[in-house]
Amino acid sequence: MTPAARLQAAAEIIDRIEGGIPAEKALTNWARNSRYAGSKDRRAVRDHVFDCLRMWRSTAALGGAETGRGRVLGLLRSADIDPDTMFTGQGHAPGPLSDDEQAGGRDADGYAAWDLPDWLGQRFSDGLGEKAESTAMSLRHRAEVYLRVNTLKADLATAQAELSAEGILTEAHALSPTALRVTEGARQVARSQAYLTGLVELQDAASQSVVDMLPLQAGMRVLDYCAGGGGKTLAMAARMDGGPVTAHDANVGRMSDLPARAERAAAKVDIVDSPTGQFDLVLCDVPCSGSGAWRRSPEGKWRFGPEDLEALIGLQSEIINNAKSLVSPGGFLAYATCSVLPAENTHQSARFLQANSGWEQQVERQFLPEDGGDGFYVTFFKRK
Ligand SMILES: C[S@@+](CC[C@H](N)C(=O)[O-])C[C@H]1O[C@@H](n2cnc3c(N)ncnc32)[C@H](O)[C@@H]1O
Repeated sequence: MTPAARLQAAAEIIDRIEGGIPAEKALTNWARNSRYAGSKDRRAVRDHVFDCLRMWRSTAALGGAETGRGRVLGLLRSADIDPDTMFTGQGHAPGPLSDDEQAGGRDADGYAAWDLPDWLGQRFSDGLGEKAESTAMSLRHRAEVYLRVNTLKADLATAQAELSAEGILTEAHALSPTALRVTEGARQVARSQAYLTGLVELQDAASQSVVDMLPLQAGMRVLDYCAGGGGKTLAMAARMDGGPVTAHDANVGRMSDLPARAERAAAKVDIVDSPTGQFDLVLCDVPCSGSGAWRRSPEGKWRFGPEDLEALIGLQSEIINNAKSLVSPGGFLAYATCSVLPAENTHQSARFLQANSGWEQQVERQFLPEDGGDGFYVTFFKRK
């Protein structure tokens, strides 16, 4: 496919997403019906679609229309690429620009320039103050790829050397002593020996830093109450000489890959349906808006509504209240989100402390995307 044909494909897929089809499904359907598209074409089309999702409002403003065609036109203009070089109408390229399209298009203003829906722009402004604009603006760009060096199997230098021998270049990152930022060869990671033999895991740098901040030691009884795919379970086990860490999730299916991942990482993980007894540390990495990770999942910005936020806030409170009874006296209850919204973060902590006098807050940190990793929040409380 030519670069222009890829843009036309992206425009058609965006129209389907606009019509309500989830982005991943729209991309899969297109790939299935476009056997002529090779892997490079599929990647390029996907990148165009995700770039437009990250900059949904500003590309529409620059392109002069809330359509796939308008948004890819806006995308070109935002990158200072002359649209006439792509909108040629030749082969499978988009048709030439009309006079209106040539003359149309403007810079976005207000929260459209932040590429947020108005209600979220207001939440960012109210909750993040002077950091609101820079946080919103950093969510308009692609995320970096980070690896966590599995210290059960390798140190940083060894992992870097093994990766480099496979064409994957990395550099250490300030957010965590185990974090490597991939500077070249990111697409090869999942097929590399370093990954397949458990030397490294794919994990955001701020997510690693969240685990670094927890008061973990080998021999502690630790429960990951919302383990999901187990990214933090494995990172916690690595900090505890291999574990064991107990893993639980209300949706057991989310943990289906965890036994194989744990084996690869040389970590001990006990998966339980319903945790009982007492633990020295319980981590609640709760379901959230995902607003800190909207660079990776930009569709969330546009599909997420105020009623979803209210429902999540209720669920987060319920989870932390259920989990607290599993913490032994003197133990720790940790709470984390990948959100930048105070309603899911500091407000939840304050509410917990107000309702539970037997707990003392020890640490609290909000990571923002401009720190390099995803936006994350972490706090923990010690049971008096
Ligand atoms: C943010 S994800 C966890 C990500 C995971 N900790 C990681 O680092 O890969 C939140 C998880 O909470 C789970 N969850 C939702 N409701 C829950 C509940 N009431 N109790 C426990 N887990 C729940 C979801 O199934 C989801 O897997």
